[in-house]
Amino acid sequence: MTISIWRYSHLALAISSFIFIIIASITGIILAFEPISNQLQPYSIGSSNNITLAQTIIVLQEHYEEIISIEVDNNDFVSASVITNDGKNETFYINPLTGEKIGEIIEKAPIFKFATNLHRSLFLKSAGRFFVGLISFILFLIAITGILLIIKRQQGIHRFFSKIVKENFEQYYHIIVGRLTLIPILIVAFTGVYLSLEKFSLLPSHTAEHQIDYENIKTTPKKQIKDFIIFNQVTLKNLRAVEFPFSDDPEDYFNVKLSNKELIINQFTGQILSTIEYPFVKLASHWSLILHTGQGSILWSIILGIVCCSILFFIYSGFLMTLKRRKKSSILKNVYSKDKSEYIILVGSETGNTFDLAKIFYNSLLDLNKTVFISELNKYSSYKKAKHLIIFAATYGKGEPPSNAKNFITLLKKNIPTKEISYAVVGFGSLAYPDFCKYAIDIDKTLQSNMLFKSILDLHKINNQSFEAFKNWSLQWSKNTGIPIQLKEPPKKNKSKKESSFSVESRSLLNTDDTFLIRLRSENKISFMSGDLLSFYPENDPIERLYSIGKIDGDILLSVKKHEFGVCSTYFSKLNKNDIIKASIKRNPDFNFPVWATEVIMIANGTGIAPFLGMINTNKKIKSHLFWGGRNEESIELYHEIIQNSIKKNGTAYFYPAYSRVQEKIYVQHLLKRNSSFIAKTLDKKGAILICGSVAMQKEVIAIIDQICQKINHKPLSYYQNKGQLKMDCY
Ligand SMILES: Cc1cc2nc3c(=O)[nH]c(=O)nc-3n(C[C@H](O)[C@H](O)[C@H](O)COP(=O)(O)O)c2cc1C
Repeated sequence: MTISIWRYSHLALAISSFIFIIIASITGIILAFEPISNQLQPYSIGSSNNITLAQTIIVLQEHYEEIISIEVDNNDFVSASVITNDGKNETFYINPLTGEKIGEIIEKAPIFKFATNLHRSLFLKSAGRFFVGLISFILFLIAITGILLIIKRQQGIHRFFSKIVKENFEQYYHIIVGRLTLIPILIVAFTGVYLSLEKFSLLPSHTAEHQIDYENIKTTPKKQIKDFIIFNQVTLKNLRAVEFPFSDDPEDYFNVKLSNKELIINQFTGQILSTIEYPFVKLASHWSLILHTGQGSILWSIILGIVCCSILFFIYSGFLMTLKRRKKSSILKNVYSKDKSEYIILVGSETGNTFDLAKIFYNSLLDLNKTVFISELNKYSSYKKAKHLIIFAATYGKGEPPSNAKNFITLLKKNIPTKEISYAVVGFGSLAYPDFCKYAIDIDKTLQSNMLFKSILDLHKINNQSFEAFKNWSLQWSKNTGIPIQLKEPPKKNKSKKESSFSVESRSLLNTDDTFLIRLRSENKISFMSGDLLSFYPENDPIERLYSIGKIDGDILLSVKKHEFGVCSTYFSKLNKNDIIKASIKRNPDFNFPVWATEVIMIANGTGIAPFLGMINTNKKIKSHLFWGGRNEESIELYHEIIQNSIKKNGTAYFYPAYSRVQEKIYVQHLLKRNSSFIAKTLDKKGAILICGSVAMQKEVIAIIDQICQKINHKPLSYYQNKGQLKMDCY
């Protein structure tokens, strides 16, 4: 069963009912205030709910001529209907301890009357009530399909509450809020259905009637109310209502309704004449009403109000996600037909981002007057003139294909080409998942197994839709095919945050590796942590540059490598003290210091050291081991002072350098191998590993750590990654 079946069901259910769900949610928010405003009235019996029924009747009899009935409502307010000493019939709230009147019965406010009618029946009486019941059922199904989607997405029920990979605001909070409000939503939807079923008498009936032997009702020994055993046993906590006998006839009796049963009591002797225990259906009706309306509990009413607000948010974020997805996948308008094209681009994408890059590549080929056809992987068929097949494939679920690609490998095996086709596969994925670009790997293997498909470029994996990485791939493709492709930059993304001013505190000279340190101070008060990112756009350049931040004494420390044609690194390398730059901070909570860890291992190469410099400088409690790879001893000079100061100041940091351009070449992964048992032990006792630096280093390091984990701990690295013990920020 793929994720898409549940997604389509979830979406179809939401589309079919969203207008009514919006009405129910808005009226639900209004109605959540009713029990709250009621509870704020001073009529609740609160802690005096242990008073017995006998006590209350006695005090009432002292004050009034006659008592007709007593009722305890869902708000725990006690009301009595009485004949007063001047012969008037009145109903009001009483103090059950003294019998005194404490207030008039609360009239439902017009706004609550209006909202109740709309919420219950849309002002359409029975038909409306039926419809509202149906909508509750649909809401229930939406919640269930939502749960299944989260389980699928999180790769198992055991990871239901694990960290969510953030793709964008609406997706992230749709899931976060969904997980938090899941249980109350299920309760609201289920009780809504239950109340509707009850209204339409669709639940098993409970028409048990009292069987009273009227012939043998005794009138002696006559007892006072204060001596009725049952009235001394029943407390107001369990009481719902008491109806008093109309007359002195022996056939008239007390009818006592408790929370779980109904009793008929002889008015002279206090004997129980008949008992009916309520069946489950009736108890469930009572609890459905309480849980659906929040009567009697301010806390539950607040939760219900929040649930209604969250449902409105789901509708907003859900539709936003769908619209974005549709917009991205509806771009496939071809100029040439499939059989006239030499270049075939096939895309596998779930949420549509891969289409953006595929479209840029497609347009670049069109600009070169190439005949090019673009489609989805599931639409693979025969292509008469095809010379090049270019596949862009994202990975979903546990290394699975996206929904528009799941038939591709089967189709590929059926539709064997008649002549040779050159191919290149680009995998889109995220290093946050253990099976990085797994589906693209599967496609590549399948193509390799067919002699007619000729690879012109190794499989290329792209993390988090990096445009830089995509550009690199296109350059290699150009080189191998001789087609001078020029990718157009994607439109500049809206800057998510307002830029702030930062003044340059210091900038070091370039070291032998063309690397330098720059220290920036915010002109305004901004909060950030080591591991967050500084976002910077050079002038007249639409591409955002991100630098990993080390926080040192409240300043931002960046380690930058100057590239010959690097616009941004060249600009930074020329900045002087007190120069001002405009940039913004991007929070990166997935890469901040893991304060929960027992011990932390940090692994970096080159400029990837920057966030770790900040972390070892600030952390005073948790032992931290920094493994760093550079070229030679001169490479470390830039960082030497900060590292030594941190070691001296905090006593928690340890530093392990590896130099790759000295006689005995050592890479950071070799250091890790030498410390195998320490690494295995750290992971096993809930330590964390943080990696920052180049993707090439990351690949080697992960392979070594995985081997260590398998060999010593007999578990794959993904086991610890799933528990959030592995954090990476590589580029
Ligand atoms: C539920 C879910 C599961 C994912 N599973 C993987 C995975 O197993 N391996 C991987 O490399 N990327 C995985 N990703 C990341 C996506 O492949 C990545 O975000 C990709 O850029 C999305 O492209 P698209 O927007 O075109 O679908 C997953 C993303 C989501 C939301």
